[in-house]
Amino acid sequence: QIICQIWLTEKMHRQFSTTKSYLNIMPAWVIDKYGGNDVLRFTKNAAFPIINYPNEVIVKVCAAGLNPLDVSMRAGYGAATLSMKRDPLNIKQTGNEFPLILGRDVSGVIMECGLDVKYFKERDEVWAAIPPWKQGSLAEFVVLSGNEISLKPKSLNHVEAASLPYVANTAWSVLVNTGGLNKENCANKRILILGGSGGVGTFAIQMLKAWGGHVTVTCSQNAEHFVRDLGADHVVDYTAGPVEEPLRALEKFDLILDNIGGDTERWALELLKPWTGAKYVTLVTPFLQNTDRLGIADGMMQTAATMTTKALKHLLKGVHYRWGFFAPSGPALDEIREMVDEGQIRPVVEEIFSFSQVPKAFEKMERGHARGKTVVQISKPGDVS
Ligand SMILES: NC(=O)C1=CN([C@@H]2O[C@H](COP(=O)(O)OP(=O)(O)OC[C@H]3O[C@@H](n4cnc5c(N)ncnc54)[C@H](OP(=O)(O)O)[C@@H]3O)[C@@H](O)[C@H]2O)C=CC1
Repeated sequence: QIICQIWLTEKMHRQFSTTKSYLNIMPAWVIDKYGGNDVLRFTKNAAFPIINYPNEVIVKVCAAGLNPLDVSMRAGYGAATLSMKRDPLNIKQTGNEFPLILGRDVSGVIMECGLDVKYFKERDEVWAAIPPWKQGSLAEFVVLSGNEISLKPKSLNHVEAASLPYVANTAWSVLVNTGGLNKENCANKRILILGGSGGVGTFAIQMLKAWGGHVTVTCSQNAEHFVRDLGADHVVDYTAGPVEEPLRALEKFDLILDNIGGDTERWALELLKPWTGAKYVTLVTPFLQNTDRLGIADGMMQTAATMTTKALKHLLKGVHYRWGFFAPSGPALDEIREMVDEGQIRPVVEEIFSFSQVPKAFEKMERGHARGKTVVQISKPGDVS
């Protein structure tokens, strides 16, 4: 069976890849079970990624950005859905996701292209956000599809570039695809970002300001200068008392982006302008918890029922209630690259770790209160052979 598998793997590689030779193993941080930081394991023998489809590329990772999702995934969040995505027929049964490589952001250099890859070539410097069901970027190489990658902004180095794709694709998905905002219609719209000092918030503030929106942000008092510096027009300190009180005193909003969840839904929707098409989009949804708890089928049914009930309830009050999700997209990153290279959006890197310090990077992430992104430097572009 093993010989057969190796033969098939080699055959697929030859069929879909433009190059003839590849390595078998690579260094990576993996987990073999879910848990705390102690489950992170460094290995020099992780399986080298393989081009399985002709539209895929292999990227040598120069830098990998971390997100709260990595900490949650390390502990098993989303395991049911994500392992099903990796193995739809569940051939290998539960646990097929191990050894699992975390890390959703990558900036690096293309080493190999599948035969159908048209817009990229070997040695192109690219950035991308990696879907959670794929192996991540805390490794020397990662495989991605051509529609998930984009040419890296010229004005950024790899560490800076690796701080953006996941939060950029998330903010784009929730504000543009779900929220309906874009550079043509955003001018003078009033937007409230609940939780503006973290990764998604710091990106969303800059994008909305570049499009002429008026942005109000909630964050702790010691982040006020930080978010104002990124362009926030109005800042409300959520640690100074019930945050809804100062917010109620403000003019109502066209869109609210909720990065916090919890009880915000009890009071935040009343801050929207009713009967004007105003939207509340929350990134904190029970979708993956439901599938982890109830299994895929029941979890999805429960999720659909909850979402429909809430959407209808708020629609009757004249506002739109939506759930927002990260969506990997190379074309969205192409548009964001232009904004970055024009100086409208800058990366906010809070701390850089070396490849040997990955557990330390996770500890930092777990402390929360982010003021930008945590990035792991994996290799230098000059290391590409
Ligand atoms: N559904 C999806 O597909 C996705 C969901 N997410 C979720 O979105 C959320 C935001 O992600 P991200 O920006 O990367 O997270 P971060 O951890 O980078 O940022 C969260 C920020 O919120 C601030 N904060 C915490 N509590 C409050 C509060 N009550 N009011 C206002 N601010 C608060 C924290 O700073 P401080 O308290 O110091 O001010 C912190 O800076 C996370 O919950 C994440 O899991 C993210 C991406 C995709």
